[in-house]
Amino acid sequence: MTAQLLTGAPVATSLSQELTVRIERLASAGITPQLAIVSVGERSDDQAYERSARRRLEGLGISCKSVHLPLSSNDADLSREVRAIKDDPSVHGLMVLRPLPAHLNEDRLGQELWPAQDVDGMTPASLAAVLRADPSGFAPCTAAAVMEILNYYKISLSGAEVVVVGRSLVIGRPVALLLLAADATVTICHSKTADLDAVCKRADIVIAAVGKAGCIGRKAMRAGQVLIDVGMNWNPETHSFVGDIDFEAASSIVRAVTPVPKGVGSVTTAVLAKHVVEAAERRAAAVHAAEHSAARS
Ligand SMILES: Nc1nc(=O)c2c([nH]1)NC[C@@H]1CN(c3ccc(C(=O)N[C@@H](CCC(=O)O)C(=O)O)cc3)C=[N+]21
Repeated sequence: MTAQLLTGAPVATSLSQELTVRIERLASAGITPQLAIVSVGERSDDQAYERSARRRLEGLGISCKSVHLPLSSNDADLSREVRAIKDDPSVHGLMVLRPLPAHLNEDRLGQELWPAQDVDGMTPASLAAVLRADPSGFAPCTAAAVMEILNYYKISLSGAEVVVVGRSLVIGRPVALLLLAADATVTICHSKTADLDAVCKRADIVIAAVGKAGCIGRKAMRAGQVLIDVGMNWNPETHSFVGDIDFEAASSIVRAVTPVPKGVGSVTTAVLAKHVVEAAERRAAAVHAAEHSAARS
């Protein structure tokens, strides 16, 4: 192992420390931040995320409530559940685990959420904010987590060649826009990319968000690179998650790599906590402003 291991724990700890102060301030105003997690069906990566998110948030004093729907639910069932939660004033953040089963309309559901509660960047308003590089909208947590890791380990982005592999709305596209806003030169690759290995090999930084175990292999690597692995692929034989990057190859070739687990995933939950706290603070500030203007009139 010659590559530096970019573990998530110190990044998450640093984020959590900043949050502790803010959560205490909310508590003294009588506010407990709360996240509602909505899930449909039984995906192993959803379950892993829900478990670690709950552990992280509750450890910080953020409450979590879960609403789980069976795989047989239809759009109307989901919509009804979401409507009941989003108008609950004690809920500051609302996250729907994705991807939803193929028979459900994720796009339309995104349009039903309140952008102010949209802590995982699912609404058109949040995505438009990411596109405009406007910090008032929440980016999807995993995309923001990648940026937190690069920032914490002081990997410079200005002018760097960054290749993003994957173009999903949860990670590939938004992370490409966040990297662009940080002045990187960004290439987005996908299943139709002609020579993925060659494109990855010329990058200074590769962000792998494909969802296929080990699909970024040694032919895609060279000395000096930084590799960020967003993949969470369940291996039913070993009962564990593996990333998109061939970790073994990366360890002996590149400059630095994130492990799976204990890499991006552990930072994602800390970013989620940050977004929920932010949503609670903004709500408190809006309520405060409304009370003041009522008192003046
Ligand atoms: N709307 C939405 N946003 C997501 O970001 C999202 C999603 N839906 N659906 C599911 C996937 C998966 N995902 C994980 C994030 C962190 C861990 C995590 O904390 N993993 C720990 C270990 C977990 C374990 O081994 O049990 C780690 O990497 O160290 C896991 C999974 C987010 N996803």
